Amino acid sequence: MGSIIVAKRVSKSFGKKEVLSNINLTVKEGEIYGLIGPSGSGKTTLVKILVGMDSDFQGEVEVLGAAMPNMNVLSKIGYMAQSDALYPELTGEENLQFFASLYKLKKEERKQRIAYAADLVKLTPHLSKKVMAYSGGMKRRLSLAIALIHNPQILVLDEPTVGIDPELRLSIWHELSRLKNEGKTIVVTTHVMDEAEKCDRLAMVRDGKIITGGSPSELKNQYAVNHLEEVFVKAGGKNI
Ligand SMILES: Nc1ncnc2c1ncn2[C@@H]1O[C@H](COP(=O)(O)OP(=O)(O)OP(=O)(O)O)[C@@H](O)[C@H]1O
Repeated sequence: MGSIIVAKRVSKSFGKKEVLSNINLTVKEGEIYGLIGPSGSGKTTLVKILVGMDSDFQGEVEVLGAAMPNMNVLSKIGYMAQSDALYPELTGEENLQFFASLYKLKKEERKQRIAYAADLVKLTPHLSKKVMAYSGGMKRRLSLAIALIHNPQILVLDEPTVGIDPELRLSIWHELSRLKNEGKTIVVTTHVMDEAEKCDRLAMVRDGKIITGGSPSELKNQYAVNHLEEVFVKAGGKNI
């Protein structure tokens, strides 16, 4: 499997405060890679750098072999930010249409992708409502649908299931596994341990550093524990 995302010695400060410190990671083609860590540990800051939204950092990031930020690579990434970037005055469908048009999808493909993405997040019955009338969970679901709209090769999802009920959360993870089996590469941030268990490989983040990493079973073996939570504690992360 080739490397899709490579970060080398990535550091970032806001003023005098260093929020990422010498991050090294490699995300391989066709895997689900999880960044797990408590609130404020630096996950969002890191994914913004990985997707090319923030170029003000030290170190190197390459996505699909190109130094980021890179315009050609951007269209191959579906990014779901933590705060929803939606148009509240427009309906769910109009939001999807708008983002699909940015990627210049042809009419038929656009229709298919909108139907697929809306169904995936169970928003089909709500597409004609204005987004301002959506609940927080519905907005998250619409943001996920938008990240998928152009059928990107790489998905980068920042806490995609926050505010989403357990049943839909399971079906979203099921779909992420299916997308992975199709060959997509997925990076996901979470602070939910049972979601971390579903990742192929993990990086545990604390105070802007990767404190340990590996597959869930490798990590549990290495630290001789039964739960990932205990790995986090033993690796020096205290409680998540
Ligand atoms: N624009 C900013 N200016 C100053 N400090 C910032 C800024 N953005 C983030 N930070 C700080 O950087 C650190 C890392 O924040 P970040 O949002 O990356 O963490 P996180 O792990 O994603 O947390 P959460 O799970 O709550 O989203 C925090 O201490 C945060 O306060």
